[in-house]
Amino acid sequence: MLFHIDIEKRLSNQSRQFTLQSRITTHGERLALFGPSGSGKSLTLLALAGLLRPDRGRIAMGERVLFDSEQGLFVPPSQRRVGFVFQDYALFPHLTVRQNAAFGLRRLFRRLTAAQSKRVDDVLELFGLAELAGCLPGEISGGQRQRVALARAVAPSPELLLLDEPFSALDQPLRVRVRRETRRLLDMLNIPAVLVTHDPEDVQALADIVVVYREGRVVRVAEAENSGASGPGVWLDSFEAI
Ligand SMILES: Nc1ncnc2c1ncn2[C@@H]1O[C@H](COP(=O)(O)OP(=O)(O)OP(=O)(O)O)[C@@H](O)[C@H]1O
Repeated sequence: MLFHIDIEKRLSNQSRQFTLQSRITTHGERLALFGPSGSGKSLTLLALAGLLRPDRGRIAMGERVLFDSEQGLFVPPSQRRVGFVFQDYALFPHLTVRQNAAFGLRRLFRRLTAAQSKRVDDVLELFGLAELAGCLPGEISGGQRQRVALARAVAPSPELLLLDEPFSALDQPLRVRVRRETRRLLDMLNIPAVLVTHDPEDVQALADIVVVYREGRVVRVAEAENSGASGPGVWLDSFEAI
């Protein structure tokens, strides 16, 4: 898919000003937005989801234009068909695994249709969560919670998956396992994804394109070389050299 992102957003709070200038034009199926804390990765993800409206620019995914300031076009978040996995998973603690997974399919005060209900069951099965369907998030492990967050994001069949630091809540051994598992699930689902991370291992394991951020700007777009022994290669060197 062709990602075309060319946006600008000025933000200010009491202490400082920040300008995001995100420019990416690339073919790819899985993009990793990589860079240090505060460099603009998450803001870019929010703009893709429609949760942050840029001051100017354009966002297009393949044929779909999601934002174009010149044409006054802004597709609202609810119509973007985007699944979002947040850093801390943001699961609803009082809802079961199944209710969490079904959340994006529900309409206010309406029951799930038979087809929606089957979709939830299929997704739970696919993610190895069927046996935990009746548990609350507080009763399952961190890795399982990550899977529930992923299941909730993909249940409504999104056209794009956004993942913000999806493993940062996990300790190191679990992170390695869950990363591998996520890779397998993404391969199976075949949905384009954009991942925010500051861990080079995430880039290598999950992305085909890496977008390197620095102080609100994109400083490099490169192939992630996730295909084996070649290592992180030129993009990591370029990042460390800056
Ligand atoms: N509403 C706001 N007003 C002012 N500045 C903001 C606002 N929201 C975010 N920022 C600033 O924008 C910068 C980029 O934030 P962003 O969340 O995109 O960083 P990031 O690269 O995702 O970092 P991290 O890896 O820590 O999540 C930060 O310096 C942040 O302080």
